[in-house]
Amino acid sequence: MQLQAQLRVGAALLLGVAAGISTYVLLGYAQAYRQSIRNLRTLTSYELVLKAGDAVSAERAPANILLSLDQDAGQAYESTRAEVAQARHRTDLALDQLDQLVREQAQGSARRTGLAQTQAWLARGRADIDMLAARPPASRSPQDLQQAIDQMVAARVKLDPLINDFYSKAVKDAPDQAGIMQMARILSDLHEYGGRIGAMLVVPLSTPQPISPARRLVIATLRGHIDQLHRLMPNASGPDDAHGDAIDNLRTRAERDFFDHTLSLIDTLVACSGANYPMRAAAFTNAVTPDLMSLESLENLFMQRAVAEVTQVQRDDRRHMLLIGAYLLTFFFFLLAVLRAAERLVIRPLWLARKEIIDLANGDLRRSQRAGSSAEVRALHDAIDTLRRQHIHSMQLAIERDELSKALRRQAHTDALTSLLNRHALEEITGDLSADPVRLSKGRGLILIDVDYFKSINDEHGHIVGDLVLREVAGRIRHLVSEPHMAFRYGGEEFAVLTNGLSMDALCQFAEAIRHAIWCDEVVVPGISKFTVTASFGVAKGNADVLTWLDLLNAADAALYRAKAQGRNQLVAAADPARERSAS
Ligand SMILES: Nc1nc2c(ncn2[C@@H]2O[C@H](COP(=O)(O)OP(=O)(O)OP(=O)(O)O)[C@@H](O)[C@H]2O)c(=O)[nH]1
Repeated sequence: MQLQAQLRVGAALLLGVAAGISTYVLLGYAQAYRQSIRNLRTLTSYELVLKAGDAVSAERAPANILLSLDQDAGQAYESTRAEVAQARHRTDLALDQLDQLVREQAQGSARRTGLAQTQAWLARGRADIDMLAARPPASRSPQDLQQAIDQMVAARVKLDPLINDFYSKAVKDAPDQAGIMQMARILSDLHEYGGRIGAMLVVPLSTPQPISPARRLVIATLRGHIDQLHRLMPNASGPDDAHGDAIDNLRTRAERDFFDHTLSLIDTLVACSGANYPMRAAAFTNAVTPDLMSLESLENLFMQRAVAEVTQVQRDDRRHMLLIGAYLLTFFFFLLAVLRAAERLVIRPLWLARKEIIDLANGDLRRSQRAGSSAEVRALHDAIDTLRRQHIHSMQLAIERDELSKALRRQAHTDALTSLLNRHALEEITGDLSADPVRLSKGRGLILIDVDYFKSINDEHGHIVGDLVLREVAGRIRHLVSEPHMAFRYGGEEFAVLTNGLSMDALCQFAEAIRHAIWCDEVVVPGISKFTVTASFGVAKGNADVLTWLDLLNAADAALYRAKAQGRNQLVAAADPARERSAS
């Protein structure tokens, strides 16, 4: 597998592993995030039901005051009516929100029944309160007053199952916030139980009249619940944060207001049950309402803390998810960058180096495009340069060897005296005449030339002059012989011209021209003399009788012999007596 593919597979594997681990962690956070969303929804629902309960409880306070006021009270009556209207509006708003929430829930039908009962009791209680408030105080019977108040209490009691239900679900869904929610629940119950005791006292204080034994029992039971809840309240407020400080402050106030002030007041009033109550209903309600509101504020603060905690968890989970996503994305781009760098710094330089080596092997000695600057790649390029230098050196050696070989070959085929091709060169063409005869093409012709009376020249002028004459004769032959014909020094004072493609007539004319060139101009020997040189010619050509080189040579040689015999300085054509003629 190619390095590039290996790198890509490796990167894909790494990315896969990273993606797998990230997905695993991400799924954990996603689950926690979804859970925190559910928790938040649960807490919000629980907060809503507690608010609805508190609103129903709180609505009783202005209503109780209203029942103890005369329409003639003027401003006090009107402002209390306005407070009642405001409290009812708050209750209706809270119950509507709760109703909407319950409708959206799967197990909504049972809860809606409870809610509908609350609303029904509330409607009856409000109607009775409005009816009684419209009468003069003297015509309001204690029974009617108590009934109106009891209906308002009943409306709140009908919410208890719903509150329990939401509380159980909230504790189950968000166990981390169970402590806070329990605290909120305790405070809500304290608020309600305190309010219910107040509801028991309103009529006796308004009338005034003693508290009935049955009501005393109810008050004692509620008082017992309150003490029990007080004991259940944890001492610590939780984490030391802004909420914690506010909770501590508010709790100190609630302890003072509710447990010291309200409960002491209730105990005093219950203890002096009869005509000598130190205060009437309105004063009592006005005295305890702020204390009950402290409990509600504390409860709200606890719920805010629970919501803040879950919101923080949700925010943390989301941040973690984003971080993991960002890490994964960064890792992806990091791998991409590594791959690109590997491609740029290693793979591309390798491919280019490979191409350069192949070009070099194919004889292209140019230095081609290169890439990469790492020490390893530079070392590779140095190695290629070394190879190139070596290659160039080898090629130069080969050229020199070839030239030397050609020179040797040329030397071996050249006659040193005349510079014409020698007999050895001729035999390269004709083959070994002593071996099997080599067939001849009909186009081939041979002119054998023998200088006449050359021995006399040597004898008369010396060998040096003889050599000069041989060079002069060779020069004149060379001057006339050109491609495709070839001139040779056949040996001693003998020359040969090998022709190709000439008819016998043309061959004879060609030989005649050479003979004329040798004979017509005197050979000048500087400083010595000048004299005429002649030569005899034997001419032969391939034909039906002359089939081999040996045949051709023999025929030309025979013709030459005849030319000598017939008086020299003449040309004789072989195997065609009609053509044999003497030079003029
Ligand atoms: N100067 C010189 N003489 C050479 C060379 N090669 C051969 N000879 C001489 O050429 C002469 C040839 O003489 P012959 O064979 O008798 O022929 P010729 O004298 O030319 O007489 P014909 O051929 O019958 O006309 C000899 O004396 C050789 O020594 C050479 O390279 N240089």
